[in-house]
Amino acid sequence: MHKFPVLEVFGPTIQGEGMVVGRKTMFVRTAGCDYSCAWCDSAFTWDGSAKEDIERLTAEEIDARLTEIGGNQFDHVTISGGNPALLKNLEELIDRLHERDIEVALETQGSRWQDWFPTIDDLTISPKPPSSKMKTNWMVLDEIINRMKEHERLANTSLKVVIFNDEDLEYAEEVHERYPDVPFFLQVGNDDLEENRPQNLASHLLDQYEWLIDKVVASEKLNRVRVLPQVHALVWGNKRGV
Ligand SMILES: C[S@@+](CC[C@H](N)C(=O)[O-])C[C@H]1O[C@@H](n2cnc3c(N)ncnc32)[C@H](O)[C@@H]1O
Ligand SMILES: Nc1nc2[nH]cc(C(=O)O)c2c(=O)[nH]1
Ligand code: SF4
Ligand SMILES: [Mg+2]
Repeated sequence: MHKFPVLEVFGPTIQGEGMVVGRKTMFVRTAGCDYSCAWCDSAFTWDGSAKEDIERLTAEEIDARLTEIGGNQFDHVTISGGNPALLKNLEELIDRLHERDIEVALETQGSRWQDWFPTIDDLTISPKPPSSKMKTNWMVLDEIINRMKEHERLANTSLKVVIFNDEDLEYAEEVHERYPDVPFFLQVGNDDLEENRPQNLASHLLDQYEWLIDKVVASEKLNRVRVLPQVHALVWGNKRGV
């Protein structure tokens, strides 16, 4: 049995973002990322600040932890990070959850392919716009989308681009034009990761949401799309483990 670097197991809560927003789910957050986005809201997974909290757990141990925390109150698990697509043997966890009739979602940025991607029930690929300071490897992203299409898994796949400014919006248009068959989501960027009063953050993020809606409404290239805030940020602010 392989061991996986795990930073958090929490829930049940709701999926606050994207293609299955509102879905009751548990979260498993893995450590380590091949990116270092300027505005990462989970930088503790890769910046060394939480390295003492990383546990190395087998699929069996993660499954046991999920049941310990979530009891019988869940049938859906979201794996996020960091970048869980760095983990080659993650099918050990995915298969085990599927055997228990638990659906599995996964969040990744589209920088790495893994052969277990087609087994994921809700695969969110979130390529990074210019404000992140990261550069998209279009060859890798093309390959991921093509392979999901070959496996007839596009209905289980979505693209989600976080938007902070007009340049990011142009990037989103480019992504949507390149992969028109893939369900497409635009997400409000949270640019205030220090705010610890949920009410203040919610009010700011709703203003940002209105700005983003106005921009998307005015665009001729963004028609078959959905625009969403991070619902968990509206409800709980920058709190961890929700
Ligand atoms: C923390 S990442 C982990 C998964 C993977 N590394 C990725 O980026 O897709 C989960 C999601 O949160 C989004 N995200 C990160 N920081 C954010 C922020 N400040 N505001 C809005 N969304 C953010 C990412 O774009 C991604 O869609
Ligand atoms: N409720 C909730 N929804 C989420 N959707 C994506 C998350 C993530 O950090 O990957 C996340 C998270 O951390 N909490
Ligand atoms: S890819 Fe995801 S986890 Fe990695 S730095 Fe960017 S937002 Fe954070
Ligand atoms: Mg998050």
